[in-house]
Amino acid sequence: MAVVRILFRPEMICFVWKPLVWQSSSRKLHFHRGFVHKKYNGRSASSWSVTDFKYSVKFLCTTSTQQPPPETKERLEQRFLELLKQKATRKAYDLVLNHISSGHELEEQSRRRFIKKLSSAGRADLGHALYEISRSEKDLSSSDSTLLLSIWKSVDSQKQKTLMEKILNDLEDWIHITVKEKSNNSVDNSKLSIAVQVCVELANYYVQRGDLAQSLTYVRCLEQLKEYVSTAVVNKLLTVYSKAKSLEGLYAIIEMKKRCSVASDSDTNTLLAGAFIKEIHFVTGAVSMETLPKPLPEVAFVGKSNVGKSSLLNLLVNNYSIAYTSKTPGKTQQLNYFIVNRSQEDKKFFLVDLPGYGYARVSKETRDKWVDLIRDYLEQRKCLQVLFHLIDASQGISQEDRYFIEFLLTTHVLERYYAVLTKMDKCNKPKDMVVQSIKSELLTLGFPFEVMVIPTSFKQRWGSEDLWLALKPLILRNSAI
Ligand SMILES: Nc1nc2c(ncn2[C@@H]2O[C@H](COP(=O)(O)OP(=O)(O)OP(=O)(O)O)[C@@H](O)[C@H]2O)c(=O)[nH]1
Ligand SMILES: [Mg+2]
Repeated sequence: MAVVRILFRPEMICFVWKPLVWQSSSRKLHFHRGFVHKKYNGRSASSWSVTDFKYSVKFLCTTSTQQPPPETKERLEQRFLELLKQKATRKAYDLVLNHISSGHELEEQSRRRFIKKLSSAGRADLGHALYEISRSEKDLSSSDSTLLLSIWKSVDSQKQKTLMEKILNDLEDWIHITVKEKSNNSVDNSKLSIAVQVCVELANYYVQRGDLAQSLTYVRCLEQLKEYVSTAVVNKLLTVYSKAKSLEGLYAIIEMKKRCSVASDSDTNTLLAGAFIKEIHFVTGAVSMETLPKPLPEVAFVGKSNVGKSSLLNLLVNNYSIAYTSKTPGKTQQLNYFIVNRSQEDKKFFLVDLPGYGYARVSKETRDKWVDLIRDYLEQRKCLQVLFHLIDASQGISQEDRYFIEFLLTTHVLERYYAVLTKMDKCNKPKDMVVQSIKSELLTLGFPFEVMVIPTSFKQRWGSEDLWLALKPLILRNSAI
């Protein structure tokens, strides 16, 4: 190995052509591409050995002891922008470096602007080199991470792998320190909201490379930063895992969202439906047990007439014309079967929209026929995996609901039972209070365990994520990630 001794005199600067490790008897220094000024290591005269000579120093020069007058901030920025406009990115970078290496201060605002502009001009390497040269020690853990994040976003992952890994290491170290500081309550808010953005980036980076486990470590970090996780962050992550076709990742986000108590919006609903459902089609309207289709894993929506069964099915699949809804009770008159993902053998399943029990604008004879059919269906349909029993939140558990629950308690479908509250938008009590009171009422009605109660609003388009959680075993049954 070639070893070259270089004497670092006070007035000397050099230009490092490629990243470089310089080693003295006591210290190892990593130099990044660019100018190395005598101030770089805070020592004015030292002797260093170049241990890895293949990444060499391109030239050494001696600065004039007579410093040129500093550029004004405006003039420097103007010249920088002109060079960028002429696509002379390298020259623009050298201009700033010359300014720094002549010992002149670079204003923080200009520094940030230069770094961002270089990165967005396709030279994330130059942006990063400038970042490295111009940062101070304390910036390692300060909001400079925003800058690092913006450089990271401009890196060409194909062509600049080494740079990507370098920034990745810095961001990972930074996030672990920040999360630790958070648990010790010694960190400011702005830093935590940047930490959330960094976690999203890192989760995205790893899942795209097929490393789900590593990706999910950053989702878990988010749980530590829960006050800063917004609906937009959750939606971004849903998009990330949906693109990566990672069903487990999607469930990890839904669970994280729940633990962080983040609200949903209509985008959350759309993203979930898009991620879990590739296609949906109407199959048949069955009027008797004999006319039911060949078994597949099945999810049924049951409840009294007009409670919102067909609407909830539409909300779940984010398709507002697939199941017919009406203001008039008694709209759904058959067991309407919809097949989801029919061309994917291991992912297909049925959604079944049942006729309502209780009051409906049809004859008593027809109503009795429906009740018999619903009873037979629940008692006999072995492939039924999830039963959503809908209860109108604005009315609470009605007499018809009680009769239905009495019947249910005699069947074997209890362990597949979920109570779903519809029309929560019409309810003026707090969500948690309504959920809790329905849970207690179901226990008094004879349920042998605490039932999961899912609040929803079709009108406001929210609540589907808890339905998807209930469907998790069905969705993940054979899922290849
Ligand atoms: N405000 C409000 N209205 C809802 C909600 N869900 C459903 N509705 C309305 O309630 C009415 C009945 O909805 P459907 O989905 O047809 O009810 P269903 O249970 O399928 O009714 P049947 O098929 O007749 O048994 C429609 O006018 C819906 O727009 C909700 O969450 N909030
Ligand atoms: Mg209906």
